[in-house]
Amino acid sequence: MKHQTMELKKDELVLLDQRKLPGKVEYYTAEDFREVAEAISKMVVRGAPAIGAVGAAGIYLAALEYRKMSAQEAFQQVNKAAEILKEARPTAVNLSWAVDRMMRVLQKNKNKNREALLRVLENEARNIAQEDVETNRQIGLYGHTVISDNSSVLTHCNTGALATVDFGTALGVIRESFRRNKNIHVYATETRPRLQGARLTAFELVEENIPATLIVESAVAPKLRAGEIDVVIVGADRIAANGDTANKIGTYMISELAQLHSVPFYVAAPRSTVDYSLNSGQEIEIERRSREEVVNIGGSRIAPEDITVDNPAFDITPAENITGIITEHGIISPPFKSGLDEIKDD
Ligand SMILES: CSC[C@@H](O)[C@@H](O)C(=O)COP(=O)(O)O
Repeated sequence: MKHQTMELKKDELVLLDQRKLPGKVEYYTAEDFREVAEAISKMVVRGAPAIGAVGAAGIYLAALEYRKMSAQEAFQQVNKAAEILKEARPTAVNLSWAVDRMMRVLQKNKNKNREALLRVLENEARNIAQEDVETNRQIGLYGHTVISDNSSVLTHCNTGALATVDFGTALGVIRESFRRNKNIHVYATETRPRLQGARLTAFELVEENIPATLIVESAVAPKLRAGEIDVVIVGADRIAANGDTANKIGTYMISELAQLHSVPFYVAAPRSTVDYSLNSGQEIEIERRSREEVVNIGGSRIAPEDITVDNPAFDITPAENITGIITEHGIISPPFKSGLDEIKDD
């Protein structure tokens, strides 16, 4: 990507403001963890792996802010910051995974002098970001094998460089296939209500000259019926131990349609998206976002003031609708419980 999702500077975090894309390339500077939490909840930055890496940087900024306090006081304050960051968006498990990883490092190094501890935390935040890029490249290396030459692939929401630190998960698989000179055509759904497909995936595809067509979600069914889509690849915000997958609202509908038309349906996600503590997707908390996202498009009101709105940001695709889960450790086939257990990091 020409534009970097995030850059951790010495005492601030610079984020590409994804709310403004594709019209404007502007940056948002978070000077403390509160501004990081706000950037996550307002979706300046979004996408499960990206908000994980950003949340980790938020812990470093909190430790920096409280460095003059006594060790015990500082630890309590950073702990509170961790809770605030984790609550910024509840469904994507990568956020709490990364924040908890930072807190474990903090706990383990709490006896170091303050400057040394800050360096350790800064390094850990940078490692989480760097690992994300390497993980995505690995997902691409395994994943491109599910996209044949001369084929068309459907993807939903944005799972690209913008949803991660770089490269992307599902869109990374597509990117890798294109870079291998496969003749592919991408169908990207617009992704109501936040239009991540129209604004962000289309932006990334155009930037890389990957042949693509933007469609509304309702066009998926006739395209599948007409045999115009060979494979579906989406990302994930949280995968339960049995393979049930939370992803952007609309994913479940697409998975049902793919099954109906015998089109393979893949999920591409890093291991950090697997929540081994949950037995099934029923236990995944679905974030509900504001009514404003639904009644307005591009700042213009399109629905009456008084209409009741329900705006779930994600839905659950049951494991039985999923052909395979593409991870940095390989492609897992059903039954997912045992396959996911095999890649568990103890
Ligand atoms: C690699 S990103 C995977 C998911 O986070 C992605 O598919 C998605 O649902 C993003 O939702 P968003 O609400 O834009 O954060």
